[in-house]
Amino acid sequence: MLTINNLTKSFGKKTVLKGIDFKISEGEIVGLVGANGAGKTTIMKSILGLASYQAGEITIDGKMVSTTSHQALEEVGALIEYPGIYPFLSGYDHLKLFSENNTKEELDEIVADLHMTDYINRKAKSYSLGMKQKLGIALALLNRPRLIILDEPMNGLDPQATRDVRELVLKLSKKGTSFLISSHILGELEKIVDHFIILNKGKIIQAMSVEELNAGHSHYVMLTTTDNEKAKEVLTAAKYELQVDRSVKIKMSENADLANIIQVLYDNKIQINDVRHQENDMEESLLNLLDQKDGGKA
Ligand SMILES: Nc1ncnc2c1ncn2[C@@H]1O[C@H](COP(=O)(O)OP(=O)(O)OP(=O)(O)O)[C@@H](O)[C@H]1O
Repeated sequence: MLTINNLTKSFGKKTVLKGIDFKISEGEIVGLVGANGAGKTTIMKSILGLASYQAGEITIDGKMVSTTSHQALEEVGALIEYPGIYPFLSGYDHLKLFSENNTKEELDEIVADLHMTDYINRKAKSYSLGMKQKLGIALALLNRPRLIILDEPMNGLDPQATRDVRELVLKLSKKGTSFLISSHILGELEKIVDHFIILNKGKIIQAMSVEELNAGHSHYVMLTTTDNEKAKEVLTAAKYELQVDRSVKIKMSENADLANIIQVLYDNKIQINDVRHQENDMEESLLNLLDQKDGGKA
């Protein structure tokens, strides 16, 4: 569907995209994740022919896209930065204005899926930030696009609206629509994307599936004992990896099993009062990854 090869872009002397390569196939949901300024919006604008680039190639279904070549974009929907909204038109007027080939039923389905029915006929000047954002997403879905590009779509959305957007994305992807969705919050995309592209300072530092990212998770056991300080000493002496914590927090690995830990404590006459397990989350995995790739300066 979409192929990006060696995309390179500079603003003056500053190179903000450094040889970006990735592909999105039909029905695939790809998450573009990176800190502020990593280059997410610039990639999306380049795909949409809104930003020029110095080197590389972007093709949609084999057709080139650039600031002067737009034909391939006929089947692409997008929400980039803030949605362009006319205050004196209703939400529904916007949908009718930008729709070229949707039936009334299709428009009503988008409105219902995004739970916009209550206010879709009100003038947009009365909309909250989240309502405008949802209208922007609805506009990106018009004309049955085969690829939809959403830049930080969850910005300003409450938990229910975030869920509505997620469900809608999944529903459309099952019908074959491809998605490129950016976020600076990994967890926001975790529930829907097939692949993550992790961007740092204009470079892809990792491209992987959700399962691969999950595999980088760590598992900790947290013990409360009759003497935590002594427990920390004896476990450190026994070569367990401890984290700084009020409780005795042990990083579990292949050679750290709970039975051995209990034995070490028992031999030292320390009793366990409480045991808890903790997984680190995806955000932490990502930060670990950035640390490894960038010497901690990400
Ligand atoms: N018009 C511009 N002129 C000069 N530099 C720009 C311009 N637009 C973006 N940049 C720079 O390009 C880099 C990438 O910006 P971009 O907006 O793509 O990042 P982003 O990952 O989308 O960040 P955010 O999460 O903050 O939106 C940043 O260093 C930014 O300062």
